[in-house]
Amino acid sequence: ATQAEATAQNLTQFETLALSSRLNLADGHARQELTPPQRRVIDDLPALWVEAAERPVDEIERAACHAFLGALGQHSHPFDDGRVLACYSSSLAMEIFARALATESDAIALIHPTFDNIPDILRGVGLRLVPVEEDALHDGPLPTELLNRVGCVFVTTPNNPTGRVLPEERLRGLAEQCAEHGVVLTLDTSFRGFDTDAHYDHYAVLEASGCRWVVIEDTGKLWPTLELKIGWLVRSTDVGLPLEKIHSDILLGVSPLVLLMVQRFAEDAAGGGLADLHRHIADNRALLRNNLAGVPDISFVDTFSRTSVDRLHVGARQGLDVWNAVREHQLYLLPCQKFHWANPSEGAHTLRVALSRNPLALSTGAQVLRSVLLAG
Ligand SMILES: N=C(N)NC[C@@H](O)CC(=O)C(=O)O
Repeated sequence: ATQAEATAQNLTQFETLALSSRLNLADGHARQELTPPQRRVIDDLPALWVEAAERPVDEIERAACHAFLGALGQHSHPFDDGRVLACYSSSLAMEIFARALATESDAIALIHPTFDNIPDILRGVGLRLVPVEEDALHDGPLPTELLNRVGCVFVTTPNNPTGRVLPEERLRGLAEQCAEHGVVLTLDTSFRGFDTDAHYDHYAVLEASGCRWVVIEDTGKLWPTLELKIGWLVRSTDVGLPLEKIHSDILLGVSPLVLLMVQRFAEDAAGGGLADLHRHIADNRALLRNNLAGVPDISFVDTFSRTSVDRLHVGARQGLDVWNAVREHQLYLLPCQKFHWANPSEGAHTLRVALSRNPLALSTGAQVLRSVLLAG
């Protein structure tokens, strides 16, 4: 192992290595060009600053939340019940949730594989993790004995890196099981903006089930806003966790300027911008796959994924060998071992490629990848 891969302790540290490279296809953050309507929002920032300073912050926060969730098909939300907390990022929302859960439970069932900052945050507050294979989650009810030994079931949907979406019927079944066992059901929906299969009313399903629930929404994956983003921490009436107290331990509030920017991006998304983004991601997915056509002993694992990442299986090759070889050309991908947080070797032959990029950067990267893969 080279020095870098030996020292990278998690996926985000692999992504940090890529941050200053011209061919960064590692992180799932949005790095494509602003569209013309988005550029107009950025041009309006000085005026948004004045508006943010003058208007009541609760009004700004509600409008941003309503616009963002509405753009994703989440037309009902409990903002007016005071059950939506705004955070600087979805990972902060997750940290607050984890600390709150740890006050009443010592074990959590977590989808496997998934992005490793989730298990790392949960372990960080002392929770014991029980992996639930993504297939098992989609196939049918969870084993009763599992639900009897955890305080929460945590599902990333659409999942990262697989792109798999928990369909409405499965969410309903899972929520009803959690209600039956008094188990909290928590969703990380950071990638839901990319897949219209995830644009059904999750909160209505959760509310109807009667389960205790928490949802972590993220504005940060969709648009190139230079890490200006909001993580929304949403909860059921009876979740019974000290979310507000811990949220207030950490922050008073988020920037109304960022909220206004999110609202404007969300309104553009609802007005056609999201459909344009979906086309951009689909075009980039096709660009990547076409650039690698004919390369022996590779495959794209998640045939139906619509999220802003694509997973490449490199056959008998070691993923880390490919990662090192392309890095010689300043190209960065994400080796998948650490998504498989309970069994890293499952990810030894896969790499994740980011698609929220300019087409030119993606095709340049894909051609470098092609030459490395063909070199054997
Ligand atoms: N708090 C962390 N570690 N943030 C990185 C995360 O946003 C990257 C990500 O989710 C992805 O690349 O898929």
